[in-house]
Amino acid sequence: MGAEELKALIRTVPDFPAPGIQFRDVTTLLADAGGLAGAVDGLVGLTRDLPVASVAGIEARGFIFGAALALSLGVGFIPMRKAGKLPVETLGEDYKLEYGVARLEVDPSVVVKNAEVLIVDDLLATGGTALAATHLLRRAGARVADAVFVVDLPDIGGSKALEKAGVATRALVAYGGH
Ligand SMILES: O=P(O)(O)OC[C@H]1O[C@H](OP(=O)(O)OP(=O)(O)O)[C@H](O)[C@@H]1O
Ligand SMILES: Nc1ncnc2[nH]cnc12
Repeated sequence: MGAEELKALIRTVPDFPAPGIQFRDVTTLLADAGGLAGAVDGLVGLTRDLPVASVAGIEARGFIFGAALALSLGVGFIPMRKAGKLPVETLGEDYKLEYGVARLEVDPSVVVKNAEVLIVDDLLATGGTALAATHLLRRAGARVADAVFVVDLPDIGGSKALEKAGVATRALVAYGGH
């Protein structure tokens, strides 16, 4: 499925969750059988030649695409959770995103040392979320060199910030502007 077809299935909601934010909402893409399959196939196409030992998906929307991608690539899935959800000792990092602050946590015992972990999320804006995931996975001993997204908002700068941190990004669709 091409970028324009995917974009036609992604809803844009102005001023959510804060004034000035153009919220790119994948709810409508997920609810469409062809759109869901097309997005997952697209993510597989972007990543099938990468060395991937595990996929790490970011709560909550990254869980949907990340778990589907992990199944297609034949690897396990590491949940990067929002604060306070994991019942064990975690590694955690606070971060800023386009419209707020949050905290991600990971169970380091499920991260294989020196193995390549691919980060997956629905959307890349400032990169704050994906950078926090990168730091946590590296602190747990993984190698992180690649991240993949359904949507990139390149003018907000996340892809550049990740590149500086040694993480190459790929995405199925991009929206210009803020
Ligand atoms: O590049 P950034 O500026 O960090 O923004 C991207 C993040 O923002 C959204 O998540 P959100 O925290 O809204 O959580 P959700 O998936 O639970 O809705 C999105 O799913 C990414 O995880
Ligand atoms: N503009 C946006 N739309 C949807 N999710 C986002 N996460 C961060 N910025 C976003």
